[in-house]
Amino acid sequence: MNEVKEPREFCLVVSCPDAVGIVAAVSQFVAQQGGSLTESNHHTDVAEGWFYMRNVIDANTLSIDIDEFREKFASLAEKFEMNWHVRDGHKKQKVVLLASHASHCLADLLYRWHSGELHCDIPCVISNHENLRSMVEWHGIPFHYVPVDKNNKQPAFDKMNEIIERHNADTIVLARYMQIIPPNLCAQYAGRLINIHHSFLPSFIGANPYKKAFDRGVKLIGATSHYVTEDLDEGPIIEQDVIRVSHKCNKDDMVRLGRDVEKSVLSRGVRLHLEDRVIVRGNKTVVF
Ligand SMILES: Nc1nc2c(c(=O)[nH]1)N[C@@H](CN(C=O)c1ccc(C(=O)N[C@@H](CCC(=O)O)C(=O)O)cc1)CN2
Repeated sequence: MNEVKEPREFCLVVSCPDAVGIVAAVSQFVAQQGGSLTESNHHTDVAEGWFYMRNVIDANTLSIDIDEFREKFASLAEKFEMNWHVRDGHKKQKVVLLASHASHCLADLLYRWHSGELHCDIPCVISNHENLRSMVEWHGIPFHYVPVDKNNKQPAFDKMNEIIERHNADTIVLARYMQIIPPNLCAQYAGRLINIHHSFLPSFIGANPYKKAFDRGVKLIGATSHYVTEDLDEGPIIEQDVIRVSHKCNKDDMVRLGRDVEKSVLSRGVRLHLEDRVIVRGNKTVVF
């Protein structure tokens, strides 16, 4: 009797100069390895002459493992000058969470992880405040308190980097972490640092966006998840959403209403990233 195999998927992500025949060549390569494509998306930015593709392959139909896949695909990738990677969807990414004082985004991510909704491992949480320790440790996750001396910040970020490296983190999520990440860490973790900004960017960059929104008299407030770069709150956008407000809302009402949008936008952004649905080029993204 045929053994029942655990479902497993490989996700192949490609970005390269546009050319005729890329879709056919990649599809033929997968077929030649016996592979079945279960999801296939591509986009051509005609103005930029740039091609983006995301293919999900039923790994159980392939005649090769992921290392052999990478080895065999490399020559095709070179021919089309591809930026590419292939990831085993079964392998959980290690996601380190950074938090400060606000709990809502961290609590939401911990709930989604604990319930199994978020397919990842959380090796630890790092915070510059102690107040969230009990919530984190209730989930059985190590909590590292790393205070930041505003007059000498680098030692704290060196310590954070040591913790992140020690846990071999794939992704780092700023769950309302309220410190500006120094340029060296932005470069080291480019494309792997995700932040939630509590405004509908590009409006209200920086600190206190809800006060700025209230003072401006906006009718919509929002949140934006984006990759962290040296340019504050100007990194490639992953996900956004808004909620309506009115003249009846004071600043605290906006903060309260904004929390739900922040939680939703951050968790959706993290999920898109974990599923390799986000391809970055320059300061923009294609999200499949
Ligand atoms: N290099 C980057 N670091 C951070 C980014 C980013 O895009 N690039 N996003 C911010 C998030 N953020 C708003 O969402 C934000 C957080 C903190 C500040 C700020 O001015 N912080 C002060 C300290 C405040 C305090 O001690 O409470 C500071 O760092 O001096 C602005 C914007 C996260 N980091």
